[in-house]
Amino acid sequence: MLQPATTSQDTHLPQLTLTRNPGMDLDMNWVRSVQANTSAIERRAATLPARRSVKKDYQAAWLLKAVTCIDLTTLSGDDTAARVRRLCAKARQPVNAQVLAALDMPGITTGAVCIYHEMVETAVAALDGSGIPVAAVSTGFPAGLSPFDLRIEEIRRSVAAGASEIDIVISRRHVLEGNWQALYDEMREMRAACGEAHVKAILATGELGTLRNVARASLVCMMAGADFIKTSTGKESVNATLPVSLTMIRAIRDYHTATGIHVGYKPAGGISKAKDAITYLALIKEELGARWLQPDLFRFGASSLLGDIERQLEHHVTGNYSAAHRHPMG
Ligand SMILES: O=C[C@H](O)COP(=O)(O)O
Repeated sequence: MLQPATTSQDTHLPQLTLTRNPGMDLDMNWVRSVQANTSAIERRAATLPARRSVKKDYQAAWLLKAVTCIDLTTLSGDDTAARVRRLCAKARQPVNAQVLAALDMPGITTGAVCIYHEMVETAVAALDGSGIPVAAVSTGFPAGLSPFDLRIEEIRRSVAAGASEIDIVISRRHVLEGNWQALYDEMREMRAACGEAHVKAILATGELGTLRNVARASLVCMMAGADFIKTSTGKESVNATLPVSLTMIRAIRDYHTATGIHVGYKPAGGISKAKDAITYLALIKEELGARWLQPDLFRFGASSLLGDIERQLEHHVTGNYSAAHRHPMG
């Protein structure tokens, strides 16, 4: 049985200072030695949703934890300033105030909002004073095939406009061609262009062919200074999956074991159900430990997950809730 992912105290934590990955030289021997046992990973991933059982009393705590880890996202061609302002209002108050009051968890927010570069100024203004970071996708998202100098310039403009987190997309071709040096150099330059901003490397795993490529790309991006590794843009035909997540999480664990550096993880794309969110949180807790269940080291990239979590929390409060269960970890 899973224990709660959170306590009332840590849900109320102020914005954590994001850790910075200084990176290291490209270690080709290490990269080449990385393997991924696809069938073992798939077998393990297949057991995850089925055997998760979260005691009802703890569900609200897990779901509130998930809310604090969402990069609330809109990345659509028809985004408008009005839509982004509504998104930011939702990030400030992600769950109905009465529900939060009933759970004694007022004041929680999402981890960040995630938007296109064009919308950064609007989001920064709408979130003023909230402490909620603005994350921009800024390198010719989602394909990442615009000229390299323009991708670097886009990062610089997003940072200048107030984005404190930059989600970059890697060049998939470097992975598919096994050109790890080119991937490392690209990531390194993007990292430098981010300055003080936190950088998440989107691998677009659905386009990388094999889990071994996913593992190697994860490692190279971390060596080059990625603060987070992120599965997908949400625009590939296959986005976040549990086998890919296991592969990336284990790469994070190996990197931490070897260097002592904490790199964050962001599954993104197609995560829209509360029960899936709990599966991901449980996976992180099992494979990386509770330290990675804070928003400085874990985010969901999701545009519609919050709606389902809200529905489940309302149901919890109106349907099953009893005073005896108000503080599952209190
Ligand atoms: O980075 C976030 C993803 O684009 C969101 O994908 P989604 O709309 O499938 O939740």
